[in-house]
Amino acid sequence: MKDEDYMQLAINIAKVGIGQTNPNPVVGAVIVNDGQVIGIGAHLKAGEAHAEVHALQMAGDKAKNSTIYVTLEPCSHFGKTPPCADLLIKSKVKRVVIGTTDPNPQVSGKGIKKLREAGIEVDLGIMKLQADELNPVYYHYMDTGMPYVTLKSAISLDGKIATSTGESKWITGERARLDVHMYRQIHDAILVGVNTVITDNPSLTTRLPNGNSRNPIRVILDSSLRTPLHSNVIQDDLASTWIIVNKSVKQEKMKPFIEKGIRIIPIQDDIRSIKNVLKLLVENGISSVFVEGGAEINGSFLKERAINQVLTYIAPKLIGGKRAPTSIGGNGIEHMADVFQLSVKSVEQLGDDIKIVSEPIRL
Ligand SMILES: Nc1c(/N=C/[C@@H](O)[C@H](O)[C@H](O)COP(=O)(O)O)[nH]c(=O)[nH]c1=O
Repeated sequence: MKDEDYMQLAINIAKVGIGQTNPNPVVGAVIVNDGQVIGIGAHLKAGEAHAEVHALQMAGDKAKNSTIYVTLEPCSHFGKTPPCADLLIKSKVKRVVIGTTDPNPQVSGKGIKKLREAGIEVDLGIMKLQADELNPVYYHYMDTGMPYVTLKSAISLDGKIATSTGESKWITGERARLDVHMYRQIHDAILVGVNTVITDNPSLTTRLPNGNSRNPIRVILDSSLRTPLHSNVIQDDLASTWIIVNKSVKQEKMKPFIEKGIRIIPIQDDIRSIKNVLKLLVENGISSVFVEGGAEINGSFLKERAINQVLTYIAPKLIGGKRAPTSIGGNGIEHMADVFQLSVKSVEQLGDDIKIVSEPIRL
């Protein structure tokens, strides 16, 4: 096998950690000696062993004179675990092949320097594009200190999310709705507005057929605490629920929610500012947010352009009606020159529906 093949293997192994390692990146490692794979590893949880550590443990002393393929530059600083660069030197690895460098200023280039100074051959940038594509959440967080935002809509061909009487079950089919749960699984939080809780009484849990689903934290934007106490997100005890409210909400109004184990977070700044909400979430350890609307909430994310990925599921249905809501409310963009421009990353058919993944154009 070529270097690229082993790196592709490391990239595939890295993916097992997606949604589990935040705020750390996912990383994969493969150790090869004499054409034999003798160790593999993935980073599975922040604070636990890095991919290289798992792979080196599996390789044991056969790591001596081996080549390790690692998707991200080995760390060289003492984080929650000792530096991997030191461990690679101690294990007498002969060659290190790296997918991409780490955007973390604490790490970038230092690991490579340490390895080379120890006489280890280092090759850089093998399958760099694919290695970079592993960590959109980590790169965004390193870049901006803010959570990565995925905005999801499920619409009819004419762009509606419900009928004019508010009915929306269902617009998209089983297969598309299941796909949504894969995204819920890998995001730290799912965010909706209180109107969605009132109209849909959603569970916002991850329900995948294989049963062992991981639930995101359910975040409700609800300035005056209008969330009904009998809502699923309050009563079902299936996942954590945080309600972000205005700081003016009275303590006694919060009491019944707090007694149910709901976390009420009064925001000190203006709750209508999505940037303030995202800042509060990242301060509470949230690195990625899955926004499931409704239209008004989506409208505020668009207004502030706080969107990193757009997931659109389109059903071959027509709903019509000028009062039937579309997926993005608010005042919208007035001039085409100010339109929020994206580029389509993928289009696929899921059952009868079409799924489009798009990302903002990097200006
Ligand atoms: N109406 C539809 C959706 N509707 C999305 C939200 O309005 C719902 O409240 C939310 O998905 C319900 O979450 P649950 O209770 O956990 O299932 N979303 C979809 O993908 N297709 C739809 O046809």
